[in-house]
Amino acid sequence: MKTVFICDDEKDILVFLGKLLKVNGYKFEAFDSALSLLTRLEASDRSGCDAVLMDVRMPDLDGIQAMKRLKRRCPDIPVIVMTGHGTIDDAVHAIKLGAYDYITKPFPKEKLLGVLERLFDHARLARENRELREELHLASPKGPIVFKSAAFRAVYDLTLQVAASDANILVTGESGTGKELIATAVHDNSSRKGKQLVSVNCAALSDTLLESQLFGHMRGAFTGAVMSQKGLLEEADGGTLFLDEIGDVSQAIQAKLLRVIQQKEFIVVGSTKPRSVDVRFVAATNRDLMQEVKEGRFREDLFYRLNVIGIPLPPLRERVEDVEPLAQHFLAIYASRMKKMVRSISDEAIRTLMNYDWPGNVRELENVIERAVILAKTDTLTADLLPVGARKGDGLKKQAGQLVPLDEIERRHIHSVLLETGFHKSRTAEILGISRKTLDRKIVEYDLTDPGNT
Ligand SMILES: Nc1ncnc2c1ncn2[C@@H]1O[C@H](COP(=O)(O)OP(=O)(O)OP(=O)(O)O)[C@@H](O)[C@H]1O
Repeated sequence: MKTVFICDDEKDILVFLGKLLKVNGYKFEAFDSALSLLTRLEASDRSGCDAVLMDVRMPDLDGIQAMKRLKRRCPDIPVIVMTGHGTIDDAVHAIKLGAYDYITKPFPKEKLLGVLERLFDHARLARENRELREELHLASPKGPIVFKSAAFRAVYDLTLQVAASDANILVTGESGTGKELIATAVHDNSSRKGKQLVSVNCAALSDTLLESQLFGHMRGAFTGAVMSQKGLLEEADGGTLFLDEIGDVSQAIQAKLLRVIQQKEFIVVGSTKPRSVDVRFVAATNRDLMQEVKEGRFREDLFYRLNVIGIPLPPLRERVEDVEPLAQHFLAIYASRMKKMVRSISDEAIRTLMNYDWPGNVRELENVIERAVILAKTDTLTADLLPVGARKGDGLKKQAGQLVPLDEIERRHIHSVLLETGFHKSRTAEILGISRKTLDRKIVEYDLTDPGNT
């Protein structure tokens, strides 16, 4: 049975919601202030709470501030905020800070029950998918590749052409441009498609963990290795191994990868006997790998072995024609996933989307559309549903017209999203459509400090 924590300073509402939840098979705990809710949640992880239903306007600490604290402490607990009539800004702000949805008071009870049902369905599906993916080490299932621009048409044609060969491929491009999608297309259109496409994000793992994930380890190879484990290379035997963020791999692992590519064999950690393997490598990076080679951080021999064919992906701002079809594509996906009847995007919203620079590329566009679908109350996505980031597009373009350097635009944008999220880094990275590691690098590079920590 799911437990919902309700937080509202009006006692009548707490009583009403409590009864409604109980009758409909939920457990609940009631809190008449945000502080008492936070104290309860901060006392122990999650505290048995599956979702929070929170009022925005409360005297001691308002729901938005409370959300910020709650998301820092328990980012996984979904929050539905209850706003008063005509306070759409509160709702948008809350969604941007990570609220799952909002509901405007007064609301019919079916409405609230519907939102809760969707939330728990959504959470269950997401968890099941994640567990399944983790278990199988498989790349995420990818949908169709959507584009209209000539620039991306050239990329797509090249992808199909090289997929048929068995050459190793290096996909380059900014974060969120679709490198993983292209890697999947290479595998799906190759003679290896009957075997597995195994994906590994090299930046997400420490050196030792990456090594044991890639090559596997024998029982007793290191402290904690209680059982032998097959590596991803063996999982991908006969298929394709996608090495995402290859630019982040250490020199030691670079040497080991080179050996696999050259000799088609590798040594399991803790073993001495080489094993042979037949794998096609597709690597991806958002770094300038040639530059990394020049500066001595990436082995030149490995670079040429991986980059037999290079597929460079253009950033979204250089293929504006793709924005509308991509937005329509994500609208269809999220409307169906959330069971909402949102079918179209207004002309003004399309103009706003096309005017924006998309530093987080297609992933950022996807996030923006997902949020707009959550917020939509009619069958059309309108410009006011687009988060501030997207509306800032006009401003950013004008500044660019006045010859503001691109990195300054990026710095300002990252800073504004950091401020919006209260310097919540995971959330910021998600909104910007970049990895947490990339965000950390940019924070140092642009010297963006958290005013709350100074
Ligand atoms: N042309 C496209 N058509 C449809 N969906 C796309 C397209 N390009 C990107 N996407 C979607 O955008 C999201 C980001 O794409 P992807 O993960 O492939 O980017 P990436 O370049 O590998 O990012 P990163 O460098 O951060 O790992 C994914 O959900 C992907 O399915």
